[in-house]
Amino acid sequence: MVQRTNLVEMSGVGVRRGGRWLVRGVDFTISPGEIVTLIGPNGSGKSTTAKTAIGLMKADEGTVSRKADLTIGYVPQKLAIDWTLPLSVRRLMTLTGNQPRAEIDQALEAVGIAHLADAEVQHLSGGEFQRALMARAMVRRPDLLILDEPVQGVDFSGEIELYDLIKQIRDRTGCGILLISHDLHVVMAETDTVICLNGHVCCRGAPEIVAKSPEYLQLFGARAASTLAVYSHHHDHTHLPDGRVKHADGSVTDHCHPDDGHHHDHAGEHHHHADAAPVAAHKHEDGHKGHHHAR
Ligand SMILES: Nc1ncnc2c1ncn2[C@@H]1O[C@H](COP(=O)(O)OP(=O)(O)OP(=O)(O)O)[C@@H](O)[C@H]1O
Repeated sequence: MVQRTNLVEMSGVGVRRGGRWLVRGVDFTISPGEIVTLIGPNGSGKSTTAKTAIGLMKADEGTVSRKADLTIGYVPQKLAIDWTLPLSVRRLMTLTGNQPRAEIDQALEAVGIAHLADAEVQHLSGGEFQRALMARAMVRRPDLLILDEPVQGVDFSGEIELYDLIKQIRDRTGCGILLISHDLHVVMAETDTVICLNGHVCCRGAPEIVAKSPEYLQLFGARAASTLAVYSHHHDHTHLPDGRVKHADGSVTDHCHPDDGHHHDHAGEHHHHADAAPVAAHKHEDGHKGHHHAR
């Protein structure tokens, strides 16, 4: 196999703030086209690790190297926006740089919300808002896309749609993706490498390896054994954000076909790929997580 240049390499990285180590001994790499998911309890250093990887935070020990001219698209967990002022999606896209209109339209199209270009950000659903943030990151044509808790404020079916979109972005652009998961127990199936943090790297590997690792089980207790699920699904049609349905042959209709196979718009169900390692069934306890735009 051809060795590809890593986008980011972290070796023995430690970050110390306010007299304590937030993370220590973090080693990992992200290569083009790779999907890396960081999981770990609250405060375990996921955001710190991601920010250090892209240079938003400085490491106090160890080394971080990035490919020369690395372009990064960052979808933060929170966005400092004055929610009392009206702000259109198109305007949101230009807050951090003046992109040509055609590029903005193209990016919105790519994430399935072209029809919302002039909508007010305040009125978007959680899933639409995440898509707008993704489009905003994608206009930079990043080599590396960082998504900090991309499915927060999104209900279950929206989560699957977003994971699908993330996979499409990876497949289409070949960018590397660093995903921070809010959910300890679920990672998207296309994840190549899961890194489980708890102030240090507790365990790592392909999702099905991590699910079985003694360190993961120890960190998350016996319950974890039955709950690390890998999102995956066979589907022959996709529900577009505007309510229409796109079929495997590329056609778009207003509704599902009666003989359509698998839907993935049923809240509360996980679907497993026949050929993916079926780690365990996992039921979401909070099918709808509500809408938490950062305010
Ligand atoms: N600049 C800073 N100075 C001091 N402490 C910080 C700083 N940034 C983060 N921390 C602390 O470091 C720890 C790790 O934070 P971090 O945001 O990386 O965790 P996380 O795993 O992303 O958490 P969550 O799941 O809650 O988002 C937390 O205890 C946080 O309060």
